[in-house]
Amino acid sequence: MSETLTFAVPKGRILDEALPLMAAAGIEPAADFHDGSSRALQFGSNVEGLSIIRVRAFDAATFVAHGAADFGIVGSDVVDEFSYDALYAPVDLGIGACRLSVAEPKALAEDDDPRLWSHVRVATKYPNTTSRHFAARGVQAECVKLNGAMELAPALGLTSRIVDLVSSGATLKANGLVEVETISEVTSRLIVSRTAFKRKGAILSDWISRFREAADAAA
Ligand SMILES: Nc1ncnc2c1ncn2[C@@H]1O[C@H](COP(=O)(O)OP(=O)(O)OP(=O)(O)O)[C@@H](O)[C@H]1O
Ligand SMILES: O=P(O)(O)OC[C@H]1O[C@H](OP(=O)(O)OP(=O)(O)O)[C@H](O)[C@@H]1O
Repeated sequence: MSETLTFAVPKGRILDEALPLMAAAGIEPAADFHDGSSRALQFGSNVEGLSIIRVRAFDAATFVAHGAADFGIVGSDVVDEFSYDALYAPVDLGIGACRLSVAEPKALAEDDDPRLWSHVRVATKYPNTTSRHFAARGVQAECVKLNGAMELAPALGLTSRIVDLVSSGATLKANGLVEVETISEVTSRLIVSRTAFKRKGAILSDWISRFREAADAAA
């Protein structure tokens, strides 16, 4: 009997870029995956025994880290924030490119120098990555956790600064903010559960190779 596998994909903005790459690697979701009116969360695929779950980005990492899903796709922002020993990220898929940056109101940035900070208070979805980044140069970061719309925080007096993902910069601009420091460059990664790899190493190695080839071909 062939082994069963579960593949986790984030339902957000990576998905449009992930689907062609998955197809190039050999995984195509069953038709109901694309049915916007369906409330299903788990789907079949063209690969016998392989099912696909569509969940929030951070939850995809959680399912894989616990071995509830065998492998999947998430941004390196999510991998870094979790820093889970239980998953590894063997392939840079080259999709979902953006950066994690510190931003603040334009007026504040005119007279500000991040190199002089000893303490910083930010609103962010990424408290662990933010604290690690600032601690590396002796700056204490006080993080207020938000799950979205970080750009609102300075205007409403929640925090003076934010740490968030930026790609075009349009969201920052629309909210009167400017980037003052880049924390990391982000792309999406293939992630694999270490516990699943112990049990299903041969088949997962094969999928890792296929995704590596698909990413190289798309680069
Ligand atoms: N502006 C962007 N440009 C490119 N990639 C992005 C951008 N914003 C986010 N990403 C990538 O897409 C991933 C998912 O982001 P998305 O905004 O779709 O999910 P989300 O809405 O944050 O998730 P959730 O449903 O948990 O709130 C991020 O982890 C990141 O790797
Ligand atoms: O530089 P830009 O091209 O404007 O992209 C940046 C925006 O994209 C992401 O949010 P998203 O749209 O995914 O919504 P979210 O706030 O719900 O995460 C991110 O959190 C920024 O708000």
